[in-house]
Amino acid sequence: MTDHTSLDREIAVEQRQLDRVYARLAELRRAAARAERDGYRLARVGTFGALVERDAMVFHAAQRRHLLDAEHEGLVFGRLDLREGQTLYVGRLGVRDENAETLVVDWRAPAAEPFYRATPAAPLGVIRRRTIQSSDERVTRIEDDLLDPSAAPAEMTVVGDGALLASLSKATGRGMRDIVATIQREQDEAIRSPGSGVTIVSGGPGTGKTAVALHRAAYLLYSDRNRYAGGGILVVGPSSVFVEYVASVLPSLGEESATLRSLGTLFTGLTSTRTDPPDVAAVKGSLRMRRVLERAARDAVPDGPTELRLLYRGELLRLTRAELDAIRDRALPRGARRNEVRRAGFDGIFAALWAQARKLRVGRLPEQRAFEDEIAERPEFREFLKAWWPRLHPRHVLGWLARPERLRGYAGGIFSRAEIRLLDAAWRTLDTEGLTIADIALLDELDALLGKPVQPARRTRDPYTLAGGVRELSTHADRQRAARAAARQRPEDYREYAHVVVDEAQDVSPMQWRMIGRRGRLASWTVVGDPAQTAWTGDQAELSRARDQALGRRRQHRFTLTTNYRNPAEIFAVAAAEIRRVDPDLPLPTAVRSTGVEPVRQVVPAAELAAATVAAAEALLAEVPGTVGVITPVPRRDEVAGWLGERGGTRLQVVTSLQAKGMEYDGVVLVAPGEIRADPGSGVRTLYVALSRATQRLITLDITG
Ligand SMILES: Nc1ncnc2c1ncn2[C@@H]1O[C@H](COP(=O)(O)OP(=O)(O)OP(=O)(O)O)[C@@H](O)[C@H]1O
Repeated sequence: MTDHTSLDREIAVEQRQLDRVYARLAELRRAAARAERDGYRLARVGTFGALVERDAMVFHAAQRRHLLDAEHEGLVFGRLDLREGQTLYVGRLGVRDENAETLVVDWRAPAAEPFYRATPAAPLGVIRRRTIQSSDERVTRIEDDLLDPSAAPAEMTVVGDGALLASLSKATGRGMRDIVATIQREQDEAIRSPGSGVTIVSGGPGTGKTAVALHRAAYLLYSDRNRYAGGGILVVGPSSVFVEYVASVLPSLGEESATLRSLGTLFTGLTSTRTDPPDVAAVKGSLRMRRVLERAARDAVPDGPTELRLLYRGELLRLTRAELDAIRDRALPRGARRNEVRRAGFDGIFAALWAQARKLRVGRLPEQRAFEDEIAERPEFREFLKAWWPRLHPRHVLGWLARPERLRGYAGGIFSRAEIRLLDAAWRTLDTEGLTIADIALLDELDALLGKPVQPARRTRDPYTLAGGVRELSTHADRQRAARAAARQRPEDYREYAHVVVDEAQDVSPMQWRMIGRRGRLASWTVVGDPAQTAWTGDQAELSRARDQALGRRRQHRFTLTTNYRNPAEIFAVAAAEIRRVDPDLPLPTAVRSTGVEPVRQVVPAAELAAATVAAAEALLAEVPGTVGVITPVPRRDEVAGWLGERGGTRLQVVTSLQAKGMEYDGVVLVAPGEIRADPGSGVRTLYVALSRATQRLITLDITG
């Protein structure tokens, strides 16, 4: 315990340091604004060199100003008192004074490492670690850890009960918060693991895997900005709800260079948030699907022309369906991409017609080239070619699989009858209900199989273009437009990501690993997940194979996190009992916090479930200051959302047990847990996820009988 005077004194000490830092920041901001203005003035000089210099200057000054603004709040959050008598402040970015002396060290710099790694057993030269909380340039709270008492000078004061527990008891907002001030040693090791190869982080619920993955992305961008900002970092999460939840962490760390995508939005231009039941997802996600899609991608277009009839100089030229199929097969050797070899298909038609015309001894037959030009001019012939070998979008071909007879043809001998029935039932509603998340990976596969349509080369005429493609005249606006266009094109260039982060990796299916793998061929990886939380019920060996293939032979660095920072011990005990049903020996993390409040379990008749859900949600909204999550079995989501209406506003969210992956709420109402558990494949594991989402309170509502 600390008395008030010494606490006030210590806060005043830190306030003086904060004042110095913010005064310096204001100076830097003014300097950046000045540089921006000077940059614009350079424009008047008018030479090309001056223009380039101006653009660079303005860009860097604006970027610097933006960063200073973004990192303003909570800029300084740590202080280390070292054995050699030195004091070091740690913050969201590095700041030096006018004599280039360090005022604040960036949290990602090597000098800041002891802030996260020092422990009483291995103090790393640190006597006292202090965590500083501030709001609006005022110090609000300090928490100390005395790591090396024997080296502490007599006058050193130690205040607070430790920063971690103070931070964990704070209410949860709509989004995940950054944990930069309280990263723990085992987490820090994973965050700063080498940028090359594959970093694999595992650990039970609430151990900070997502937080680690996001802070690692920020760390990599700091440690080698050229490499990672140039190629880009892709962060993949399970659902849109989740991506929304974590989206603010990277900007809060000053990083906007990473691309965040859910599995339902990885294929550019399409979005899905619908989930399939686990048994359907297992079939759609199986590697065998690849062969089914290969067959489809080679097949004739449904309702396309079944023969070609052409009257030429009084003779009927005719290609039958079998002949057309043979031409298509020849033009499409294994591995060829259908959209890219259209020309070869057309050449096959011309050649067959020419051979027939010669065979029929058509009168006054011109040269072959003239013959081809002549029939190519005919509108009906051009219509035929377009209908016979159209440019295909993956969505067209997926639509073919929704036709039962086609599906049976493609999947026969690859999937069992029962599996085909599952697919058939799922895809019957494709047009009315839309794509599911699992379908997106199939579209991406089809995209790789079909290739991009080859567009006829079209020249854009630009009167200012000189030899070598250099423009004679280039304005600032031109260059800005070009830079914006390049930024927009980044997702198209998906094979060039420099680093790929996969969160909730245990739920990525084999087909989804292929989709992500295509984006990380040149990348290093961070893969985080918890096998015990998986909803995947398909073939495990297939899953490992697909994952190994995506990750390649890169060196692997493994880390395991062992502390649950989210759940109070009372709530995690309920979740632990659930997973022990299927995995009695599973090592589980330790929950560090206790609230003294036991979770509530209610059993109600089905007819009273609606009223009980509303009452439970209202009770939690009154009891916790932050968010309340109502978690339901998948088929009940909309019904339950209807019961709750607008209650709680943005503080309340209704999600399915699958959307609850990775999410966190202060209070959780879990509706009909028995129905979630009842799924024979992954029910218990999904329930384990749902039971481990709450930071303060949990109410479960079972149905009688
Ligand atoms: N070092 C830390 N300091 C403060 N809070 C932390 C720390 N590590 C994790 N947390 C908090 O613990 C909670 C759980 O973290 P996170 O969601 O990253 O865990 P997870 O391992 O991804 O969980 P799950 O597997 O259950 O989805 C978050 O609120 C996070 O902010």
